[in-house]
Amino acid sequence: MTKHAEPLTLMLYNTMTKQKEVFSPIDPDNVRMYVCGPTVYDTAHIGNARPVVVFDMLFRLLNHVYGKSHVTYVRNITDVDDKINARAAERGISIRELTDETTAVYHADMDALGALRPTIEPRATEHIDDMLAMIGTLVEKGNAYAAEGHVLFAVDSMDDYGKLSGRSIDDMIAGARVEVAPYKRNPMDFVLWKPSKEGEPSWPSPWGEGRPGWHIECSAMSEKHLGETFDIHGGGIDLAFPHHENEIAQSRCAHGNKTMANIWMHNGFVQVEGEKMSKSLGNFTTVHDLIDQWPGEAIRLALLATHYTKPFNWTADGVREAKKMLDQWYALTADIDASEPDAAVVAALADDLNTPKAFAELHSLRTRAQAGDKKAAASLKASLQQLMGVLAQDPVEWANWRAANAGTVDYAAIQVLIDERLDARNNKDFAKSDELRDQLVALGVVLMDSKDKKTGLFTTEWNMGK
Ligand SMILES: Nc1ncnc2c1ncn2[C@@H]1O[C@H](COP(=O)(O)OP(=O)(O)OP(=O)(O)O)[C@@H](O)[C@H]1O
Ligand SMILES: [Zn+2]
Repeated sequence: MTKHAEPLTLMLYNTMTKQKEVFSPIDPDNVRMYVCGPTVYDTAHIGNARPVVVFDMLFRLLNHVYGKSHVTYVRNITDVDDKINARAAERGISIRELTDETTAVYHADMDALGALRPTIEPRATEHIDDMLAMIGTLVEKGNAYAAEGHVLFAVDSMDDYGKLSGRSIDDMIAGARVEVAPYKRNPMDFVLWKPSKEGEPSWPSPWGEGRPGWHIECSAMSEKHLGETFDIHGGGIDLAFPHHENEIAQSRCAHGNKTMANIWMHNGFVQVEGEKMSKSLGNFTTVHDLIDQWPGEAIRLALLATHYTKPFNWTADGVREAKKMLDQWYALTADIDASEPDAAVVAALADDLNTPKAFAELHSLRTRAQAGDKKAAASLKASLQQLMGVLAQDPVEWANWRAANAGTVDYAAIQVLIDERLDARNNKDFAKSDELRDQLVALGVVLMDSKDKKTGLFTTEWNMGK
């Protein structure tokens, strides 16, 4: 048991009740969170990365408060979808090849942003039986009906359908682009199961060969891995309606209970010139391209600079600013051992993940560290690790990256490497000092070493060798 000593009140904004609430887990020994994962047909854009980074921060905070072994984070992979079928056909590869390749790139990209892998990452196609069982229960209970090879959820069978988005069924019909189909009893009824077209993946079912609808995936997989009622359900705000509304309808009706998840959390959009970044609009920047140009942690910081519920515009200036901040923080903490995250930083995060406030606290720690306060520097480093993850523990790697990518000579970055090497030499860690020397030489740095006669310590002068 590595639980946090002092109790920390965690406040989270709940889309369901439209207010901030005290987070009180059903079982503090197993805090359970489900976040809707990617549909794996194409590389993730920076908008898709926002929920990953935001809920990673929450995952880290929950780990900090309840202990690592007491938090279960499930994020699914949607590997059955029309867009997947179309893309695989277009590229002339199998669906499994496409989904495996996309998942591997997704993992690498999200790792580069410092996001921890979820505890469990279920694939939809590996849970077809669970979905069929749930659909069967819904049909039995009168919440779903079969029609022309489809199984549909009957929204009229549920008293409070629409509670999450706060809309009545009539409002929804008026506002939504619903697929009108002759076999639907109510235009808002949605698909749980449907026939597959020629060449598409299909599975046998009591209602004919076919495949599941999107919403039933998350209901089945969350039940399987987290139980009928769990603590937190998250995703982008575009998922609140209809996806999450429909997840709630399916799960609650199948389980005959009042609550699927206690807290529903949604991140705002990453936008480009006021519009949602999306694959269909073509206004996107992929994480894969960005990590060629910027260190992952600068991208992560740029994403976290705005409170997660707010929309924000993605700009190169934002990442540039983030990188500058990290430069300063890393330079100050390079030689310092991390202590405990600063209480004010943790308190800001515990207040509905108030990252702008947390960053303001980091700035004030920086000011104190610059004035020579070693305790502030140690706490700054630990706070950065809490926010940024493992990447932030490696200023050498950071300095290397900066030096290699600066285009012009980045003297501050080289100085960090020089200082690391001197430390290594003076501590007789010659393997490390030789490695750093090789890196510096590769960057075109000329080193002139000498020994201070008084102190017996190595010193170095250097230039770019012209
Ligand atoms: N512009 C955006 N800003 C923030 N979150 C987003 C944005 N676009 C998608 N998301 C979120 O990304 C996650 C992964 O979704 P998914 O892989 O299904 O992408 P998508 O919705 O198909 O993307 P797109 O809208 O570009 O097609 C979801 O939680 C979704 O809400
Ligand atoms: Zn989902």
